[in-house]
This record gives sequence, structure tokens and C-alpha cells, in this order.
Amino acid sequence: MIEVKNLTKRYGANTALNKVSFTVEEGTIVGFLGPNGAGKSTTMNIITGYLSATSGSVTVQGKSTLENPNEVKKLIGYLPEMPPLYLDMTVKEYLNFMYELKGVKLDRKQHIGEICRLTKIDNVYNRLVGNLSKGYKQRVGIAQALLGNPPVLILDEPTVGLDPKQIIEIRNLIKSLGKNHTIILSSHILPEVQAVCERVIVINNGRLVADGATDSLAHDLSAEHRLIARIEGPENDIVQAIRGLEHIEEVYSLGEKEKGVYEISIEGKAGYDLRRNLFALLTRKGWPMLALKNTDLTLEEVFLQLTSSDASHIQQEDAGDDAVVTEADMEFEQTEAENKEDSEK
Ligand SMILES: Nc1ncnc2c1ncn2[C@@H]1O[C@H](COP(=O)(O)OP(=O)(O)OP(=O)(O)O)[C@@H](O)[C@H]1O
Repeated sequence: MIEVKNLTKRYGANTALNKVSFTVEEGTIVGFLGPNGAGKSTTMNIITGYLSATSGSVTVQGKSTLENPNEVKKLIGYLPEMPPLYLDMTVKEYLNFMYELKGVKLDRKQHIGEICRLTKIDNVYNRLVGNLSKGYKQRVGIAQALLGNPPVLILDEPTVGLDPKQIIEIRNLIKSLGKNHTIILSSHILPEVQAVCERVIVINNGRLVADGATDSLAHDLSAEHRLIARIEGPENDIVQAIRGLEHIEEVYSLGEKEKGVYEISIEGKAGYDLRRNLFALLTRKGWPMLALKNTDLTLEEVFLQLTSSDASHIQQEDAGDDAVVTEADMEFEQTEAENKEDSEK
């Protein structure tokens, strides 16, 4: 488990991090997002013990990074944005060199062999690192991060500059590593974070501005929650029938979109998921539903909203904590909705 508490870092008059706090539970993959200059690298460099903090604390599996940086370094495999590769070494020489540099105690041949299989670099084992493609170089970077079997991996922009096939391969590798590692993944590619991470932390101007489950973050930050359904059947009857469902707030037609097919906007009461009842109703009536989407923001829209200059202005004026949407807030809202639902049963 990684615990970051009230982390502050000042470079002279510039505050790069301002009382940032979050925890990362064991075995989760967390996406770390923020615009350029937000403080991502600073946070990662402090967690990995390569940079000191002005104040605050970081513990990795109960060990303090600030007091025992060398012990913590052994718990973390770090892939910086520019992996420290030696281009004139072969992959074999490089991994053996890093094995020694890190003082790994595991059986050398077996351990390096396992890592090469996992990262699929056995076929380039005897080639010069400098002659490898960008994708293979990135795999070698991940392989060096895995030396010593650290429980925590910190990956900075791991797929930057790769082609689509390599991106999918590296993402799958990260997902499979997530089964038995705690991973912090810094990325500018929001669909990547959505595809790989269970949780997202967003920082802006050195402050934490959001922390929550990847799927529910967008839902919870969306101002409105409507379903837009494309349904084939008689327009007015469809609208009337849906209005008759439980927990409905507002239903109206957005007009005919294909011949005999209408787009219907459906808003439910807060906290209610109408999809199942809607599906059952339309099946009973024999009106096929040809498409269903919701009006939740995408992760990209959420990110832009949280990190726009207006948003950062609000966060600066705010004491900080209230501007943060945390998992705890979301659980509270969810519980509220569940309680309401139970009391109405
Ligand atoms: N050594 C340094 N001396 C002075 N200021 C620094 C130093 N390193 C970083 N900063 C400042 O601290 C702030 C946070 O920088 P940091 O590199 O952590 O951001 P980042 O989120 O990683 O950005 P990017 O996505 O561009 O890598 C920035 O304002 C940056 O200019």
C-alpha cells in the first residue's frame, strides 16, 4: 500500500505540490493524470525516493520514503519517461548490469529468464539495445523495472511513441502485471487510463482535484444523467409508456432519426438506474431499442473540466479539500441513494 499524506514540494517561491494526499491499495492500477507542469513527475520522484519533500510523508508498505529511501527503492520498480537504457549494451548485458546495480538476490538466470518471458523480449536477448525498435526498448525498460520482483511499479508514460499494436501489447502487459503488483501509471492518453486503470487521481497546479473509480468519476462529475434511447414504434405511445415507469423525472422525444425510429430523452430520479425497467417495458410492448447511450461526460471532458483555468482558479480560492471529489464522497452518495431506494421498497 502507498500512502501519501499532505505532500508539499517547493522549488524556491514555486509550490510544485501543495498538501497532496492519497492512498493506493495493494493490487490496484491507478492512473495519475494532470496537465504539463501539474506535479506528476515531482510526486513520482518523491514516492520513489529520488527527491525530498518540503513537508508531508510518503510510506510504501509501511516504510517511509523520506526516512528510508534506499529500503523503499527496493520495493519499487520505476519506468521513467525516458528509460535509462545503455544503447551500446545487448539486452542480456543490460539486464545483468541492472541486476547487479540493484543488488538483486534472486537466482539470476531463472529471474532474468522469467522477466524476459513475461515482457516477451527473449527473441532480442542478444541484440544491441540501441538497435531495437521503440516498442522493444520500452519492454526492456519495463523488464529492468521488474528486476528484484518489486511489489510496486511506477510507470511514467509507458506507451508514448509506440505504434497501435505495440500500445495494445504494452497495455495488456501492464494489466497482467496488475494482478500481482500495485501500479501507478502516469499517462496523458485518457482512453489508455480508462482501459487499464481501476482508479484515477487527477492533479492540477500541484493540488489533488479528483480521486475516484475510473467509471464512476465521469458519472459523478456529470451535471446531468439522462439516457438517450433510439426506439422503433409509435412516438407518443413510447413517450407515455416510459413516463409510466417508476422513478422517472422527465421524458421527451428528440424527434424521428430514422424512418419510424425516435430518439427519446429519459431522465430518472437521482441514484436510480432505469435501464433494466426500460428494456423490460420495450420488450413487453414489442418496440425494438436500436441504441442506448447516456449523457455522462467522458473521462476526457472530466479532465478538461477539472484542469481548465477556471477550475484551477476555483481550486486556488478554495481551501483545497472541498474541491476534491474523493471515492469516499462517491460511496456516500451511492449509500444515500441505496438507503433511499431501500426505504421506498
Ligand atoms: N528542479 C526544479 N526546479 C524548479 N522548478 C521545478 C523543478 N522541477 C519541476 N519544477 C516545477 O514544478 C512544477 C511541477 O513540475 P513536474 O515536472 O512535476 O510536472 P509534471 O506534471 O510532471 O509535468 P509534465 O507532464 O510536463 O512532465 C512545474 O511548475 C515545474 O516547472
